[in-house]
Amino acid sequence: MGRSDTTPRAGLPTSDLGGPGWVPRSAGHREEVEAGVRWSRCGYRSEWAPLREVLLTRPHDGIASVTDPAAQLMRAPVDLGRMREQFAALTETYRTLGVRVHVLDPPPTAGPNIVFARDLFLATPQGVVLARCASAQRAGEERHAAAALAALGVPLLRIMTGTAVFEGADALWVDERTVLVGVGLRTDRAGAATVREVLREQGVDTVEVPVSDGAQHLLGSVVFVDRRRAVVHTAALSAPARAELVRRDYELVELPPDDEVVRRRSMNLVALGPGRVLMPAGCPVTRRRLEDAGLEVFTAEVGEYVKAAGALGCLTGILRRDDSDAAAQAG
Ligand SMILES: NC(=[NH2+])NCCC[C@H](N)C(=O)O
Repeated sequence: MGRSDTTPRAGLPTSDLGGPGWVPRSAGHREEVEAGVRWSRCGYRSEWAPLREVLLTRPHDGIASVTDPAAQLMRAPVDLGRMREQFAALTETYRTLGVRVHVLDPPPTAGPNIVFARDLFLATPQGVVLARCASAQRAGEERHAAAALAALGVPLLRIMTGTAVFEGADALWVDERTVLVGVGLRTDRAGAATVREVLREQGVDTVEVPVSDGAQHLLGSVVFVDRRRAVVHTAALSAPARAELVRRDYELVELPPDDEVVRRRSMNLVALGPGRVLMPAGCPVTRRRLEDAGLEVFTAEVGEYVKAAGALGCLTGILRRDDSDAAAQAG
């Protein structure tokens, strides 16, 4: 038998020392994630390209023991049994709509707001930026998201340090090269700066805009539903944020602050693909407005989440969408 060329030979370094048999890692991080081999594919570069993978939190037992909703940033007591039913139904709805659902299964000691997975990370095409939640009530939720994301094989690109705070619902792609970062109660300048660094490494610009007092996050004031089309909470969109949309020729579907928008969180929706949205059920006025604007509307029951002060957009952690260029070509 002849020797294989990895067999050590006198005078030559062995493979572990870079000799015959050593194989250098040739691909870079981005290619490895995009290939989905060493890491799982993740991220998105638009808020409206076809939705492929999401992370939802299974409501845990601890939610039942919330006695003072306001002390947990909630509006009313949550019925855990019903929230679980809504979670199960939503999981099924996403599946029928072609979206793969991954589940974050936190321990009952995690805060109750961990059901709002959107706030816990931003998924970029090279991995996630973990949130660092701004309130004491939500502090540390991001750790459970980190564990779930790591188990999925998604690279954890950045963890906020120091006193920086950032919540995922404050970062939204406004065009192919730019992410708007809402700065306010949930994300501060330091948090925004960390997001900026990560995205800059990927050749993406960020623009900071203030989040007005009437919104928890930027997502509460604007939801992108197609290339150059967004639904806005007229009373809650800050003037600088509006200016960024106008500057880019956005067509805006304006929602006045009626009962559905303010109390039922009717615009807390998720774009399933260009011009297709999944919105909270039981909001006929908003639904009509969206349909009149030419959007295709699906609904899901999320009343228990609304009591916890969020809805579909907040509870859906966006893990992966198709590339928007590919989506544009297909459409
Ligand atoms: N992205 C969102 N708007 N999430 C809703 C979060 C609701 C939660 N009670 C909180 O105040 O943090």
